[in-house]
Amino acid sequence: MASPEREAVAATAIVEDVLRMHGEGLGAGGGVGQVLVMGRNIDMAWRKAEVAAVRRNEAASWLRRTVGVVCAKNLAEEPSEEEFRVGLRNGIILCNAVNKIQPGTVPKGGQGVRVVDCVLALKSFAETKQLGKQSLFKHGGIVKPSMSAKCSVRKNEPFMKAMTRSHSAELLRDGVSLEQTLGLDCFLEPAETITSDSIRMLVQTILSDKKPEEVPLLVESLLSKVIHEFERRMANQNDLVKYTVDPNDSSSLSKTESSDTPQEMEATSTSDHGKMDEEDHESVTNHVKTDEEDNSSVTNNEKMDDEDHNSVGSTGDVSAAVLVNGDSVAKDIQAKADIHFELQKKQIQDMKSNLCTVKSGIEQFKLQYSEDLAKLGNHLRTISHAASGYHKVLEENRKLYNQIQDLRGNIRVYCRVRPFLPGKVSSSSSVAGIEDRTITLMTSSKQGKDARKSFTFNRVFGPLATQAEIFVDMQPLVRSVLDGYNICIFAYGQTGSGKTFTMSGPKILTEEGLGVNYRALNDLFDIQAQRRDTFCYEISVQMMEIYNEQVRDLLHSGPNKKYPLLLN
Ligand SMILES: Nc1ncnc2c1ncn2[C@@H]1O[C@H](COP(=O)(O)OP(=O)(O)OP(=O)(O)O)[C@@H](O)[C@H]1O
Repeated sequence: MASPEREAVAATAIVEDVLRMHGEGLGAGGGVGQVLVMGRNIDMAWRKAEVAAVRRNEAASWLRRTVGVVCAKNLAEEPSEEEFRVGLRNGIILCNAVNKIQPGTVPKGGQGVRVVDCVLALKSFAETKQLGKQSLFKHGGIVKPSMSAKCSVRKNEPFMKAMTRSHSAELLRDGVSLEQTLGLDCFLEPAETITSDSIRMLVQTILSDKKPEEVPLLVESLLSKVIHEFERRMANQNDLVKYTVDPNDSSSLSKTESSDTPQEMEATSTSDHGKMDEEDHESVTNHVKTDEEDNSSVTNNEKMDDEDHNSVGSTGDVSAAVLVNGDSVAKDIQAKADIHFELQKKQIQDMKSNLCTVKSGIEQFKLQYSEDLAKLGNHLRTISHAASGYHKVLEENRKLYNQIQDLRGNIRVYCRVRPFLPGKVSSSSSVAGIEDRTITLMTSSKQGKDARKSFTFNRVFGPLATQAEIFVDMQPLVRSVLDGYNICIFAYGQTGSGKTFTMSGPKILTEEGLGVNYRALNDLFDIQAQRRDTFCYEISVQMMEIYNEQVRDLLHSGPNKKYPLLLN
């Protein structure tokens, strides 16, 4: 919140601006004093208007309830100052209210004297009840600190004087304060409840009864500027308060704001008012007295303002009270800022302690991590050792496997007898008998022992042997290829004996009909896939045909490519 000095400087700038516009410059020193008073007065006036509105609404509500809605149709539930005044002006509502309380107090009939009748009735009623003015007008504000009246008069100078001049003396005689007349009060409210509407309402109220010529252009413009500046400052202040008070700390918020409640403010204000009641009342009277003498009250007010500024709390001066209130609000904000600062300090300390905890946690975690890492390394070494042992065992197995293949023979010769082709007579077969490893052939042209001859092979396959049975004996050799052994499988025999059938398969290929070539390649690809995590194999295929002493590349895509057959 801006300090009073800063407010004064800002307000000075406004006034000087206005005066410059109107070609009426003020002296630097005088300007500052005047603006300071004006700023305080606006602040106070705005507070008064706020409280006055609440009180007015309460009064209107009570009147409406007392006289009934029909009778109170001209009085809104929350009337403006003007509406309130107009609504009660003819006195009908007031008279009805008095009669409701004490039937027959106000005689019916008559138009122009109802307000007077009502007042007189109240007077009579009060005297009858033998109650003092103060208790009777408990809510009427008569015995409210007359400081308010003083405040109102001084605040709205110079046009305020004109307004109060014609009424004040009479009203004071009747026990009605100036503040009641104007609907103003000097209760101080917390900054949070301040609204710019109150100021507008106040200004409108003050100016509503005035003729245009009574309101100097200078004052009008000055007020407009001051209101604008005030609104801007209030917006800044509200932002600052929002920022200062931690919204998450409801306890501190409620705690710091508790003293700002309207009730407590009113209580405080009332207490202060009580202290100054007598002085204020006297001050109002004096002020009214001096009204006639001091038409140019600005000078007088400046003097008083200087005095007020120097004697806050000792003379009961309203401007000083406003200044004190400004300081109080500033102190409140400062207190909130201090609380907020302390909270943040505590939070930082908490965060520091949390940081220490996290740091120690991280250190512990690091230690644990390195221990786990060491354990993992040991496990890995064990596994690696086992793996190397496994590889050794694997290598040994491979060697043993290939040794078995060697023992079975590096060169193996198999005999396969194809079945008779369709249309051929099976009785003409020369095969006399087939055993596991022996085949016996019979030659019809020879007699005796010479007619039968037996041949021994690694194995003999009869006409019913399938392609799969043929490959079972070749498969171990194919696997030796992947262990680095060179192998060769070929078919030999006369034309039409079934070499192509055995190595490749029939013309129309089926899965069962696949020959040794296809099955060997499939086996190689399967083993390659099985060992892909351990070994990387490169497989390439060539397919050559040797026919009529010509070598042909069967996989060449172009025209038949022939190679010469070279014999070393
Ligand atoms: N085990 C078998 N089962 C059924 N049919 C067979 C068998 N072996 C060969 N044949 C058939 O015999 C015929 C001749 O076989 P294949 O062509 O394989 O002989 P080949 O030895 O390759 O002849 P060439 O040397 O003239 O090329 C084919 O029709 C083939 O389908």
